[in-house]
Amino acid sequence: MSHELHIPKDALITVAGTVGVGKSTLTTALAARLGFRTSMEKVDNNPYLEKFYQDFERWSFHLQIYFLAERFKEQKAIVEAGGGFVQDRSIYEDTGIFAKMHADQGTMSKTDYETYTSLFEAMVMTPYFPHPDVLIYLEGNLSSILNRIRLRGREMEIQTDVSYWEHMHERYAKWIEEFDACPVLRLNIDEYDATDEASLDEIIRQAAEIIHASRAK
Ligand SMILES: Nc1ncnc2c1ncn2[C@@H]1O[C@H](COP(=O)(O)OP(=O)(O)O)[C@@H](O)[C@H]1O
Ligand SMILES: Nc1ncnc2c1ncn2[C@H]1C[C@H](O)[C@@H](COP(=O)(O)O)O1
Repeated sequence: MSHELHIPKDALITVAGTVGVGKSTLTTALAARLGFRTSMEKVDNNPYLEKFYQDFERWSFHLQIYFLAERFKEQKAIVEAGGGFVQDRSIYEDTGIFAKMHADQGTMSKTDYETYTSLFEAMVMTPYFPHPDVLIYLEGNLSSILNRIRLRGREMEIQTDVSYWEHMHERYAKWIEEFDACPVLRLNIDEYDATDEASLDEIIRQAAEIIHASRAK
């Protein structure tokens, strides 16, 4: 399949979904298949992430500011390169899932949450934040996702109470129902294989259809 013909060269595809669902894996595979660049969420050099998992209340604001700065730099690089990227996680999830979840459960103070959201809004209202052409939303049952978190083996995530992942999984399901910032392609993790070219081509075909329909408007 000559997929290059179907997805515009300047497109931005974002892969979204809860922790461990398979975003990084699919991002890497799709980008390789399309000849696109990747914008990966970096975990290893994050100076707050481990501390955050040990003490949400103490570190949630610092971590959100750190992620916002990182995503803004990535976004700037994507725009300056003229697109052609698959992005691992959207900025919409930082505010719509993580920051909100910690504010609602009291592990981010109301003042910190307001400061964060006002900075977020000021930053996204710049030319560096065009919406993605399509957001690929990955979903699956919680037990498969928990297995993947265990298999991946990040100690800080494995040590975290399962209720955290349950709660996040529920929030994601509600969030995607209301999400309307850009077109969405929903994929169930049991229905594709990121190591199989035909499976990737089918995802690319569906994404291309969505992008063309939305650009034709
Ligand atoms: N389609 C898949 N089938 C089986 N395991 C997968 C699949 N996609 C990802 N994984 C595994 O699940 C774990 C989490 O995947 P990852 O892509 O890192 O998730 P995320 O980026 O959403 O946190 C990794 O160990 C990865 O190898
Ligand atoms: N905005 C965020 N707030 C809190 N934690 C976050 C945020 N974005 C990512 N994370 C965490 C969740 C995982 O432990 C790692 C990487 O996420 P993954 O879904 O595995 O790519 O960072």
